[in-house]
Amino acid sequence: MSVKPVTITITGAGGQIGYALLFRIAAGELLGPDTPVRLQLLEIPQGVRAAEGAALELQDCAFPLLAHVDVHDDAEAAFRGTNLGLLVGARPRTAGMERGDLLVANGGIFGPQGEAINAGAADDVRIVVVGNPANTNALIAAAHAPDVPADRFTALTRLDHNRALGQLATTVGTPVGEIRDVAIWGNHSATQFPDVSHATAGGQSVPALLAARLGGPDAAREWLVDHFIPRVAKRGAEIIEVRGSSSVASAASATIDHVHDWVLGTTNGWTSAAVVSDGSYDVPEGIVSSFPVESVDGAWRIVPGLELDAFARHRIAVSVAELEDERDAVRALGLL
Ligand SMILES: NC(=O)c1ccc[n+]([C@@H]2O[C@H](COP(=O)([O-])OP(=O)(O)OC[C@H]3O[C@@H](n4cnc5c(N)ncnc54)[C@H](O)[C@@H]3O)[C@@H](O)[C@H]2O)c1
Ligand SMILES: O=C(O)C[C@H](O)C(=O)O
Repeated sequence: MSVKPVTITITGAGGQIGYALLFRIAAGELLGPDTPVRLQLLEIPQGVRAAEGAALELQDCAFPLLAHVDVHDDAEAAFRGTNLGLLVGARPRTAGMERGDLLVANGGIFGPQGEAINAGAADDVRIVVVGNPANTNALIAAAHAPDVPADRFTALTRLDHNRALGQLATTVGTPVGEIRDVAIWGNHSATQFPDVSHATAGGQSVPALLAARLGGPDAAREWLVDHFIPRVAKRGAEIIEVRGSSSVASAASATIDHVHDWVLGTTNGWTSAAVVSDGSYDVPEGIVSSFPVESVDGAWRIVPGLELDAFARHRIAVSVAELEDERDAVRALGLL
């Protein structure tokens, strides 16, 4: 291998999502078929054996792109020299919980990890937080890494974005690959706003296609408000109810999509990611909120200048208010 391997830290590597991620990363699906990877797996002591087992299986796959695997139970060692941090390690919610209920259980994980990233990660480090509540955990990690530019910290809302594509494809009758410019705004929670007002399918306006399919603009609006938005926003709870535990393979797949597009560029219109707000669309600066984004030259850029109607502005404001409440709660807990 002549190309220098990219170092990737995966926290919670012994858990469910970790297991679904590792083999796809080592197979080249994250960074493409020409980029070797070096994996640094982080677990708590109780999870180390599971991560070690995954490392043995990685070796047994003989992936040509896999340069090396290490297992750590120390965050500083796991983030040393890292180019990409996938912060998955955290407790998942169970039936009846909202993701915000995990703030106390999981918030304490992300300050020390932010400090470890600050201390030893590579200059080009990029972070995606998957562990819930993902937006606020990313806020905590970023706050503990003052030497790392804030735009390197993101949280995963690509799963919500992909869920929206899946629901639209079924209703509009267009393959997912032909749907563009859907957006998820706000928190990775039930208050998020999945927005199709600028979306197209096969080059045609999605709101117009929905109106044609469902019997007019009022019926389309009713479907969006009463079915599509809650179905996407509460899909995590639906998965927990049907499957008995929270999403794994779809979450891993969305994590791969997020990092792939961040590093290699978006190609089919926008996507969605939770990034540190620069004040766009009246989202207070510093909040980690989902926006429609494009990846340009390896950096997320919030899509500028979109027109938002009163309904959209209201829905975004509700989700942003929840993010502000979460920020205030972790501040009160001394985590920020
Ligand atoms: N943002 C999203 O779209 C999304 C989607 C699905 C799941 N999630 C979240 O991802 C997280 C992980 O889910 P899972 O199904 O893999 O859970 P899991 O319980 O199977 O695995 C979590 C792993 O994290 C480890 N861990 C705990 N604290 C750690 C720490 N401080 N450092 C390193 N590792 C640590 C645990 O030992 C465990 O092995 C949960 O918080 C879940 O809610 C987010
Ligand atoms: O909903 C959860 O708790 C897990 C995850 O965030 C999801 O959206 O599936």
